[in-house]
Amino acid sequence: MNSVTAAVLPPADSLVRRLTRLNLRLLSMTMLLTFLLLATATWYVARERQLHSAELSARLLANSVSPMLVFADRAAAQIELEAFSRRSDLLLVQVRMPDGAVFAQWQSGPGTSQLQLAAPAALAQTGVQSAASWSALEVWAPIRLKDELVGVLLLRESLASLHLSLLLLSGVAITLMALMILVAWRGLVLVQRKALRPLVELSDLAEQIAQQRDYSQRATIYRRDEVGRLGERFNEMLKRIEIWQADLRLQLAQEHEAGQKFERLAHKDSLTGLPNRLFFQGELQRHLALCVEHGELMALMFIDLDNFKKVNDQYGHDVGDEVLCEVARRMAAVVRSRDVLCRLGGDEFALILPQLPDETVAEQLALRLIAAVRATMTIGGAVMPIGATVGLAFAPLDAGEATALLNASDHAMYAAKRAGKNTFRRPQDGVA
Ligand SMILES: Nc1nc2c(ncn2[C@@H]2O[C@H](COP(=O)(O)OP(=O)(O)OP(=O)(O)O)[C@@H](O)[C@H]2O)c(=O)[nH]1
Repeated sequence: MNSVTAAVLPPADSLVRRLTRLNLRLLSMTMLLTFLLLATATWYVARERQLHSAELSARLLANSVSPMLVFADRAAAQIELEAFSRRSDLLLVQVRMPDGAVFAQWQSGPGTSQLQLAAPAALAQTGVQSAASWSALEVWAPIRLKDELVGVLLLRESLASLHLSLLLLSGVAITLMALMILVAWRGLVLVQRKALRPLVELSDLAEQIAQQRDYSQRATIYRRDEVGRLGERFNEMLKRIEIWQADLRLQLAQEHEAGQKFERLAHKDSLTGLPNRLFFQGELQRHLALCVEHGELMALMFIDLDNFKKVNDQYGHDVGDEVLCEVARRMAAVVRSRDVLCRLGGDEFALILPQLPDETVAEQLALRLIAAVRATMTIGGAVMPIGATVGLAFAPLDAGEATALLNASDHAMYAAKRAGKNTFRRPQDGVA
């Protein structure tokens, strides 16, 4: 049993990469949202603090300039405003008389604010009033002397410094976020590769098995979690497939063996054990083809037993069978190892003699065969009156084709019968 434990390199579109991408996207969005919320809150709080500070300054300045307003000392008021203008982000500071006329003012540049320039109507009753926009804030403070309204102070401040600080802070935060995402990316790849390793291995193993068709492999189980259980089920499935495969192989082998056995039986004569007529026909075709191909001489003997019917009639069928077996043994002992001896049926036999150096070899073999069959055969105490008559035909001399060669040897055998049995004849002998 093999198991896959080797480190697996993730493919281009791997689960690890996809999960890392998704996690990073989620992390980036969360960080960005958090940053935006924090930046908005910080901006709002900082603006409120600046507004509060501006209100406080406006009150103090209103107190300082009230005597100057009462005594119409514009120069002193101007100096006071100049001194106050050192406050950063100040855009405009104005001292107005109750009728709205400007008594003294300091302005950092041309007025750009869209904020109101007319004093709020109920300023005398409400005290300090303020307003803020995206870029600036404005504070109105009543100037009193012993509870009598003698003027109004307007103070306008820019939010540029606040925005600049916020911009710097954002820059630092975004840089830090980018660094954190980079670190998180490396970390996520490592963690997810480790966490998904069993799943990735399982996928690789399935791929390997699909390619190699080797069901003996098994997945390594690391933990008993969902993936571990998946691996266990996968292993069980592999085990079952392996068993089915082994059963199938066994069945195929048995069927193959049975087929071969059947084929052997189909080609064998059950009584004598010699090849039968079916086998003979195939072999004759094959040897004739070889004979033509190599330009060799071959012969076919058609052998018919003499007086076999008499044996059957006189001693019974079983004795006849014994005679057939003994004849088969005797003839098999005489023929050459490359010759093919077959029983065609009844008391008929055929002998294929391939690769003959000359015709004499076959003729001598026919005589030896006849002599072997004719030799005294005693069965059950009785001498069998058995003999053999042979028809001998040559290829390509007498015929070059199977049926013609068989007919030629058959006719020659009948010629030998007519000539008195226990002998052989060739086709031309029959014609004569
Ligand atoms: N015992 C036995 N007899 C068989 C078998 N097959 C056929 N026979 C018999 O074999 C005999 C063959 O007859 P023939 O060849 O005409 O008789 P024969 O006496 O040999 O005649 P000749 O060839 O002229 O000598 C028949 O009696 C068949 O019944 C078999 O398998 N076993």
